[in-house]
Amino acid sequence: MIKVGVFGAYGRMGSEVVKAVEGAADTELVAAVDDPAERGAVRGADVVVDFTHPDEVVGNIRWLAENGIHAVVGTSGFDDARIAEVRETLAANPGPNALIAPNFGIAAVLMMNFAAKAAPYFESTEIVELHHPNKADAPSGTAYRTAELVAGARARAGAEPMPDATTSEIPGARGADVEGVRVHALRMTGMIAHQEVVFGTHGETLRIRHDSMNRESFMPGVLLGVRRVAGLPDRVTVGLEPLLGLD
Ligand SMILES: NC(=O)C1=CN([C@@H]2O[C@H](COP(=O)(O)OP(=O)(O)OC[C@H]3O[C@@H](n4cnc5c(N)ncnc54)[C@H](OP(=O)(O)O)[C@@H]3O)[C@@H](O)[C@H]2O)C=CC1
Ligand SMILES: O=C(O)C1=N[C@H](C(=O)O)C[C@H](O)C1
Repeated sequence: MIKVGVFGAYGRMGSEVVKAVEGAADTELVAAVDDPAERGAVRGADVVVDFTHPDEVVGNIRWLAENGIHAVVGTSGFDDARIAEVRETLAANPGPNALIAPNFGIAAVLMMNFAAKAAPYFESTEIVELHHPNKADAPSGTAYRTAELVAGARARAGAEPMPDATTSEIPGARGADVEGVRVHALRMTGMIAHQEVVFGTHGETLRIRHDSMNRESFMPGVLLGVRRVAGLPDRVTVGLEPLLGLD
C-alpha cells in the first residue's frame, strides 16, 4: 500500500484526488489537508499530491523534501527559475523525489508532445488556452509548458523568428510572449480546461486541440505519478512524458 496525503484536498482537483486515492486498490489516504498550518498531518505519508496555489506550492515542496516525503505536483506556476529552486531544495534534502506535471491528462501530454514535433515544420505557432473562470493564473501551466516545448523544438531546428508585422497594438492584443511564442488565455463559464495549438505555413494550417471534459480525467495520470515517483531516476522530473515512454 502506498500511503498518500493530499494538499489542497477540498479544492476542485484535490477533492478528485482524495476520491481516486480512496478508490484505488494500492493506495491509502492518510491525510487530506487544505490549510498550510495543518501540513504536519501528512507525516507518515510516502507521497503527497499537491493541487494548491502557484504562490504556495514551492513552499509545500520544500516542506515535503525536509520531511522525507515524495511530492507529486499538479499545481501550476512553474517557470525555469522555480524549477531551479525546487532542484536546489531537493539536492539539499537527499531521499525524496518530486514529479511536477503541468498536466496529468494523458491526452494533454500527447497534445504537447505532438505540438513540439510539429513546430519545426511551420513558420507560425500560437497557443490558445481556454479555462473555467475560477482559475487563479494565466496563462495556464500547460500553455506555458507547451510554449517552452515549441520554442525549444524551433530553436533546435534553427527556425527563424515567427513573422509578425504588428506595429500598432492595444496592450495584450497579441497575447503573452513566452520564449517567442504567443499565448492567449480565455476564461469562460462552462469550460473546464482546453487548449488549441495553431500552426501556420504557406497555404496550410494545422490545429492540435485538447479538451478536458471533467477533472476525473486527470486521475489516471495522478495515480501513475503516485505509483512511480519513488522510483524515478531523477530527483526532480518535469512532465509525465518519461512515465509514458515519450521523448
Ligand atoms: N497538472 C494538472 O493536471 C492540473 C493542474 N491544476 C492546477 O492545480 C491547482 C489547483 O487548482 P484547483 O483545484 O482548481 O484550485 P482550487 O482553488 O479549487 O483548490 C486549491 C485548494 O488548495 C487549498 N490550499 C491553498 N494553499 C494551500 C496550502 N499551502 N496547503 C494546503 N492547501 C492549500 C485552497 O484552500 P483555500 O481556498 O482556503 O485557499 C483550495 O481548497 C492550480 O494551480 C491549477 O492550475 C488543475 C487541474 C489539473
Ligand atoms: O486550473 C486548471 O483547471 C488547470 N490547470 C492546469 C494548467 O494550468 O495548465 C492544467 C489544466 O489546464 C487545468
